[in-house]
Amino acid sequence: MKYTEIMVRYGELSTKGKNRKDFIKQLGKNVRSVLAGYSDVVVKAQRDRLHVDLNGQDDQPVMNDLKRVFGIENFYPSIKIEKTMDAIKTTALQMVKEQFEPGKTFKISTRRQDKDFEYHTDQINNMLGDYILENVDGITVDVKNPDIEIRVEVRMNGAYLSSEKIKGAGGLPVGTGGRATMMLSGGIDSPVASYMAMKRGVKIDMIHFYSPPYTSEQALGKAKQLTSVLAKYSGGIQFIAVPFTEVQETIKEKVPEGYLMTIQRRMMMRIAAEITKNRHCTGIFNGEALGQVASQTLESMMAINDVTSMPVLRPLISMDKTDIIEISKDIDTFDLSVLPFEDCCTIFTPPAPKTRPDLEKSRKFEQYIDVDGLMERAISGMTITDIKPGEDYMNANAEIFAELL
Ligand SMILES: Nc1ncnc2c1ncn2[C@@H]1O[C@H](COP(=O)(O)OP(=O)(O)OP(=O)(O)O)[C@@H](O)[C@H]1O
Repeated sequence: MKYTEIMVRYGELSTKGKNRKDFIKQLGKNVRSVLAGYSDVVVKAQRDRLHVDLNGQDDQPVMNDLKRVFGIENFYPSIKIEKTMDAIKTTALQMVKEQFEPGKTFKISTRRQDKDFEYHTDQINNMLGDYILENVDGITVDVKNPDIEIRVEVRMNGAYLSSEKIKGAGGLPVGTGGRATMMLSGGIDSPVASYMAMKRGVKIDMIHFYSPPYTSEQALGKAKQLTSVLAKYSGGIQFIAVPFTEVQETIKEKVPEGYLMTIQRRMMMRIAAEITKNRHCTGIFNGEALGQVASQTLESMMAINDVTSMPVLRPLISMDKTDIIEISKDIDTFDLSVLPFEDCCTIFTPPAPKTRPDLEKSRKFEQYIDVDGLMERAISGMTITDIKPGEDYMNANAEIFAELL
C-alpha cells in the first residue's frame, strides 16, 4: 500500500495542560528539522495530531527518521482517498486482505471531522464492518482486542485510512525541558546519558575535554561522530572542545599521585560549570554510574561536586553496565564507543587513584595549582562546532583509523 500521509499521535504532551501549545510547536519544529532533507514533505502540527504529508516521498525512510523524534507516542501511515463510501469500502477491504490470516479478528474505528458527510460515525463503522464480513471469509469482529484495526478519518479535505500502528520514541520534545550541557567522553556511558537527557526534553550542548598530543585527532573525531549520531534524536548539537593539556600537565607536576584523578575531575567540573553558566544553561549532565570506577564512588562524587552549585545530573546513576550497553546498541553509539581511542581521563591515571578521596585534602591539594589561570586559558582555547545529524567526522580519516584498529 502506498501511503500518502503519516499521522502522528502526541505522547505525554496530552497531559501537559497549559504547556500543550508550546510542546506542539516545539515538536513540529523538531519534526521539520529531522525531515528537512525531504524537500517535498510538509509537516502540519495541529492541536490533537501532527500530520506529515508525504507528497509522493517514499514512506519508509521518513518513518525511520520519525522513530527517533522524542514526544511521539505512536504514528500511523495513512492513505488519503476520495471522500465517498465506495472508495472507503474498497480501500478498507484491501487493507484488511493484506493482513488477514484465518482466525484473525478486526475492528473499524471512525472519526468524523466533516459533520456534513452523509453518514455519521456509527453508520460508517457498521456499513464498513458488514462489507468486510461479507467479503473476507472466516473473519470475525472483536472490538476490544482486534488483530486488525482499520482507522477511518473523514476530514474536510478527504478520507484517510490507516491500519499499521508504529511505536514512536516516547519522551518529551527536545527543547521543552530547558537547556543543559553534557560532559561527553568517547566512552559508552556518556552518549547513553545524552540520549536519556534528550528523551526528557532537554536540549544539550556537548562539552568534550581533549589533551593533544596525548590524545589524538581520531579521539576528537570519535567524540564528534558520537555527537552526530545523537543529533539524529534532536536535530543539531553544538560541540564544545576544550583543551585540557595544560591543566593535566600542571596537576601531574604539582599534586600528590593519589589525588591526580580527583583534582583533574574537579577542574573538568569547574570549567564545565563556567561554560554552562556563560551559555545560560541550567545544569550539567554526565555519564557517571555509581560504583563503576574509582571516580564514581559517593565520596568521589562529593569531592568533585564540591566545586559548583550548578545541578549535576547523572541519568545512569543506578544502572547496571549491561543495561547501559544494551541502550548504546539500540541507539547506534556502541560500535563507535568501543573504538580504541584514548580519552584524556585515561592518560595520567595513577595506578592507584583514591577511591574515597577526602574532601579537605582535595581542597588543599588544589591550592598547589593556579586554578583561575588554568581555567581561563582552557576556556579561551575552546572551539565550537555545529554538528548536524548524521554528519561524518570519521571517514575523512578512514585510512588512519584502519591502521589503528
Ligand atoms: N574527555 C572528557 N570530556 C568530557 N567529559 C568527560 C570526559 N571524560 C569523562 N567525562 C565525563 O565523566 C564521566 C565519567 O567518566 P569516566 O571516564 O570516569 O567513566 P566512564 O564510565 O568510562 O564514562 P564514559 O563511558 O562516558 O567514558 C563521563 O561519563 C563523562 O560524562
